Amino acid sequence: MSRLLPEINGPADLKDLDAAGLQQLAREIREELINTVAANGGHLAPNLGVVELTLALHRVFQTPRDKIIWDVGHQCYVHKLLTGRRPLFHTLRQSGGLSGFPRRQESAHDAFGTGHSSTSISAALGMALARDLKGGDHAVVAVIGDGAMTGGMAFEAMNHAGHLQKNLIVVLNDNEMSIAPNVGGLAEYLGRLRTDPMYSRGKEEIEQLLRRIPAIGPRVVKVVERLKDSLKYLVVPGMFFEELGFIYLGPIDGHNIQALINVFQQAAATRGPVLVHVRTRKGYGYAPAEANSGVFHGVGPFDVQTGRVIKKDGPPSYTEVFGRTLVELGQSEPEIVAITAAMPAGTGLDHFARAFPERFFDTGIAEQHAVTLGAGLAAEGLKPVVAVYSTFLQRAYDQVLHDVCLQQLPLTLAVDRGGLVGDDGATHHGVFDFAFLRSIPHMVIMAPKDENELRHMLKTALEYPGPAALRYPRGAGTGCPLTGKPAVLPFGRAEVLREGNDITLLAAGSMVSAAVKAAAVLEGLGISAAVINARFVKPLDDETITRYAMRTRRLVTMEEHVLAGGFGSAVLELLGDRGLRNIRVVRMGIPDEFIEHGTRDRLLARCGLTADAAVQNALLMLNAARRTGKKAGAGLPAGGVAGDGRR
Ligand SMILES: Cc1ncc(C[n+]2csc(CCOP(=O)(O)OP(=O)(O)O)c2C)c(N)n1
Ligand SMILES: CC(=O)[C@@H](O)[C@H](O)COP(=O)(O)O
Ligand SMILES: [Mg+2]
Repeated sequence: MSRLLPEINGPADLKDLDAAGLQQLAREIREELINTVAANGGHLAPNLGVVELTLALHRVFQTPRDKIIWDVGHQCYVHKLLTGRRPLFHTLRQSGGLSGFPRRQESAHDAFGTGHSSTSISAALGMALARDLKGGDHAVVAVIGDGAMTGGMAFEAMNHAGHLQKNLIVVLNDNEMSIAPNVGGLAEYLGRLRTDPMYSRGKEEIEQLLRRIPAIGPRVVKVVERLKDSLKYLVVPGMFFEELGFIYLGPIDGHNIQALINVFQQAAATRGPVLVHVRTRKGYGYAPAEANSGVFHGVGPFDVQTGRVIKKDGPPSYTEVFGRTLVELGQSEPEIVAITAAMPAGTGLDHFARAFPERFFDTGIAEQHAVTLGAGLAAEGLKPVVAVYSTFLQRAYDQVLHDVCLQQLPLTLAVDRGGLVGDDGATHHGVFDFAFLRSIPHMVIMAPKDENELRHMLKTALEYPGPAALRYPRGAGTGCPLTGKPAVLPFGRAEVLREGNDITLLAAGSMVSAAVKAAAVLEGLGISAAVINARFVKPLDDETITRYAMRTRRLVTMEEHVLAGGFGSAVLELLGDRGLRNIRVVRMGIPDEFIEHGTRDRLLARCGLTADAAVQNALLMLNAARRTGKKAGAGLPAGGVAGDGRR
């Protein structure tokens, strides 16, 4: 049988496929997903679960005229395959290739860019309002997972949409999983809708059931008819959604294409907001992903035959060291409690959850709630650690400011994935946290040079009687030995790693190792470079920084963070405040633009965040000094070398 997928150049090509054709296409799509993600890594299990759902959506709705908005967007691969991007699918998440998320710049079929959770219903409602204001009549469909539905924004949008009664379709893709098993009252309610006949049977069906009960049945029906409203509370499936103002359709088998087509046609013909409840299996159609949908949620390259993930040997990640250290500290400190917003494994808190289940809290995808929950725990004398990816902490800015810092509560923020994360790209890089945290009074910010220092910073944060953040990167640590018991570091003090007289390389966190390498290269060129590990981004070590600034007169600041408002900016402010405006400073950091996806090393190189770039910047500064007759290091090579560092 000839292959169908290569013939699908856009959703219109689905129209002529019969049931068997659609089934065949679903099989081919699964093959393509598995082979591509096995090579490139990516979000496999979520996509395998929505193959039939996506086919049915594109069969019923006509994108780009109709709008489909994917929540989080990690499950948009099938949509990409059906909307003209199959020829480029092998470039998925590769530098310069297709993004792993919907992007308006990538295709007219991507109605809204996503990456962070729980935005789809708000965006869809906005589009529905715009449609009505402009006199349009197209459909607007938000596709949201049961995990994303736990996010506050989703509830806010449902509340508003139910009130406005605009034509809007929300497809709830319920696979009983967030990345980990989904948590909370809503998850339990959806579970009841799936399994409890009183919830999942229609009103008429229940009436028929009651009538069949001899003698009392018909009487009960009569009573029930009189108590119509109460009946509604007893038997209307999806009552929660109905009460919010939505018409509830479901639950539907999300792997039955025809059932899905039927329900989407029904939804399209219904006026007002509709919620279609679809049951799917995460990882459907690939046994290893079905068996372990957590691992295959977002997975690196793997072997298709065995499903074995291809792991590079290497040192433990920062995340792993953080998770294990928290358990170590938790043994002797019963006040320590840990909070995650739906990322127990991603943040390394799964270790703590296993060791101290009663002191571990998963809030669902609710970063705002997670931080304020921690504030409440801190207010009552406990030591909460909120472990969160830097990019998702952006969600909880006011909670950090208003609920934690304003009250000077002792809460530790373990800010994971600080810096460039790699393949997930612009939506996920954690490069704004120094800037948004350091402007908040009372906030302490630390960034470890390696995973060993991370352990001591965790202890330091937990002993500090106020809010403290430690920020560390994604991926493997440096492989350094983990020395001694976690101990409190001298507060607000930097670490001088290398003495020098010609120039000072002043680095934060992940950039310290590049600074050390650069200094060694400079030494070979006869240049004496001091290297300082800042340790604290706030408060800065005023004394050490000003001393080295005055000694060498030239500073290079290095950070894996945007230049605007970051560590280098803080150093400039400090020098200005101390009247040291004549110190020459080059700031190395991320330029004022969103950085695309690609490997972390490649992106770092593209942003000029390498030892080589630091060497080049140092040489440029020193050569410029020589040209202008100012004192410079002895024996400098003639001429400058162009660098990427931004001034
Ligand atoms: C604000 C925010 N917090 C956390 C995440 C990380 N995250 C991505 S997908 C996901 C689980 C989503 O579950 P669900 O919506 O049910 O989709 P599924 O993968 O099960 O299809 C989480 C927690 C995120 N993308 N955005
Ligand atoms: C879609 C999403 O937000 C997460 O799945 C994210 O991709 C996880 O990133 P890590 O791989 O860094 O845990
Ligand atoms: Mg889910």
